[in-house]
Amino acid sequence: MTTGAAARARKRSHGPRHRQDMVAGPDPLFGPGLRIAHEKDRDTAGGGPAALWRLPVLVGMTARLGWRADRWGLLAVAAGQLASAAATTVTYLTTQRLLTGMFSAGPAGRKVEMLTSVLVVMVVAMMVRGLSGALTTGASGRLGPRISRSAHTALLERAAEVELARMEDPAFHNLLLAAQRGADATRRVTERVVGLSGGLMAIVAAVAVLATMDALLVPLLLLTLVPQAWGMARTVGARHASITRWMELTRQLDQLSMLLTHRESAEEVRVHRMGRFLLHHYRRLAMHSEQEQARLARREACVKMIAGAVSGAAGAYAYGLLAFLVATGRMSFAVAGTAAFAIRSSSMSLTSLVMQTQTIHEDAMYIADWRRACTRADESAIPSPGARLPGDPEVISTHRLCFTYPGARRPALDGVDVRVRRGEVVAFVGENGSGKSTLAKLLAGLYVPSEGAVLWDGVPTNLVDRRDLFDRISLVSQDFVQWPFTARMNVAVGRADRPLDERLLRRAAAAMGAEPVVARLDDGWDTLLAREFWGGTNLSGGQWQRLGLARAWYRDAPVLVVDEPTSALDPTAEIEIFDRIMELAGRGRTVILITHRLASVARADRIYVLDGGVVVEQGTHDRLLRSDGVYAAMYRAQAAQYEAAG
Ligand SMILES: Nc1ncnc2c1ncn2[C@@H]1O[C@H](COP(=O)(O)OP(=O)(O)OP(=O)(O)O)[C@@H](O)[C@H]1O
Repeated sequence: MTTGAAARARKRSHGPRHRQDMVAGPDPLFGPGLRIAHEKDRDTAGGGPAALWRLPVLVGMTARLGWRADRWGLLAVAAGQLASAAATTVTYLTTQRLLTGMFSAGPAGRKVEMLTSVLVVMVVAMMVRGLSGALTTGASGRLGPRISRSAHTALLERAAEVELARMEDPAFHNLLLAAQRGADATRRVTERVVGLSGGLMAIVAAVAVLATMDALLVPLLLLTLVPQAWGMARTVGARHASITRWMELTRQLDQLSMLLTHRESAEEVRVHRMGRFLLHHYRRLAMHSEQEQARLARREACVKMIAGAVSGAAGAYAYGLLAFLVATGRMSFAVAGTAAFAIRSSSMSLTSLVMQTQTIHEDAMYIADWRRACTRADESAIPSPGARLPGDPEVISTHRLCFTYPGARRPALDGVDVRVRRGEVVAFVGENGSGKSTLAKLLAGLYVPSEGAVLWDGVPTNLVDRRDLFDRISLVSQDFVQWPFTARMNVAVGRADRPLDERLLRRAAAAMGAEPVVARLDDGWDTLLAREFWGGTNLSGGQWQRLGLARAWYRDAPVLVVDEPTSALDPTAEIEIFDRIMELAGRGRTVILITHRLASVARADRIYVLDGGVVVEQGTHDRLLRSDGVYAAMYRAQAAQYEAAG
């Protein structure tokens, strides 16, 4: 490849030179550099006239959304627009009649009579235009929010059903962010499409009237339209492509501003003097964004200048031609006057139309992202329906289970075989990163195996109806959610699909030691546990953990998966909670327990010891101690700590 060809190829694949510089090398904070999204599809591909042709498709998409959200509202808007266009056409025609009447020969009485009747028609047409404008405004004010709500709901509904593995994909997160903008944009697009179709109909009316007067006048009008449309298509496509490419940067900037402003990070930001450090990086990343904005602005200015100059020249030519036709007697003054009026007013409509189109086009591209995100979410949705489970599981087992996280180079689990029977407490122990939580999530059907199988009574979890499976699971993960709701809701969300059961709620709280926590809250169960909202408060780590456990208890499912359930509890509470968990197994529940507190594991029916994603030992506590392997070494190390302290 020649040097010139190589440079052109580089420019095509990465954009301008300075943009390449921005992404060179690993980023000190975010590692593998500012990843720019290279993914393009026909909806988001760059600018150019092609962008204009996609516009009707994108507007059609919004109209379909409108039809689903509020068909009567959509019909009212369409009726208002049609009435307005008809009134505009009548205004142009009456203008011509008015001018013809004014400059025609004949008795003054007849002229006044004719002009009066024309004026009456004109006033009626203007009134119809005003009324239909009001109808359109009212109807679109109702339609827009409904469309936006239905777009947001459709997206959120799908996002909540996507496979957990998909949620680990940064490209999907970028798309979700763009899609949320798209869902917001549906409202703006609706309002602007209303304005746009009004302007468009005014132009169509002008074209129709000009065509009836002289076919030569139509190309004159189109001459002023083409350059502006070209300019619009170029700038909008480039802007959207840039925003899409830099979405990762936008998310990183959002992340930094969140770290600077959120309560969770506030302590470390102050004690470790992180404020300046984070701000420095915020400025550094924001500068990339500013450079990109400036580049876009320069490009837009150039395009606007060219489009404005060509459009101005076309307008001058049109008016000049009209003057020439009148002067040479080839066109009457009345026709030329009406034509000038139609060109002038439709050119004004056109200018606002171009501006509307520009913003609609930009928004419509986000709506295309919204559609794409919905499609992607559908593609990676947890499959449903699937094989029904025969009932509450008797045996949950794995067969040569392997699992690799998306994008990871090494498997987190590599050929694992475990078995959990109903009424048993089975514990997973091992070093940090040995694969315990991953195994628990696979048993709970949150991930599907890369190889091998997880079987619930012999049915593989990737074939089972996972909603049916989730219904039978109660999960307390290491990073369980501290819902920013009331204390009551924080427990009741364990069974959000059923009406609140106050008695069960109180039993759950008593079982998991949450009662004294709630008793100390100002408003008891009604206390809001979110410091960031008015009237809210916060709990200690251990208090939160008691509520999280109460939530799992309240869920009342046959399989309980608890991952480090007592890490923040005081020693007395810890013993109490483990007793309760053991009791659950006695009542026919299956308990899968992950903990580093080996004293608590001693009572488990079976212990699996994991190391590097492989089960290296298994058996009861006594048997594992006798075999003097990894477990025995870990247990003795913990016991020695207490003995040394004693
Ligand atoms: N969401 C993820 N994406 C990619 N890799 C992950 C993810 N979660 C865990 N891993 C990796 O998988 C391996 C097993 O992690 P896992 O959380 O199962 O370990 P663990 O035994 O539960 O550790 P700990 O005792 O620290 O809780 C680790 O190497 C970890 O880095």
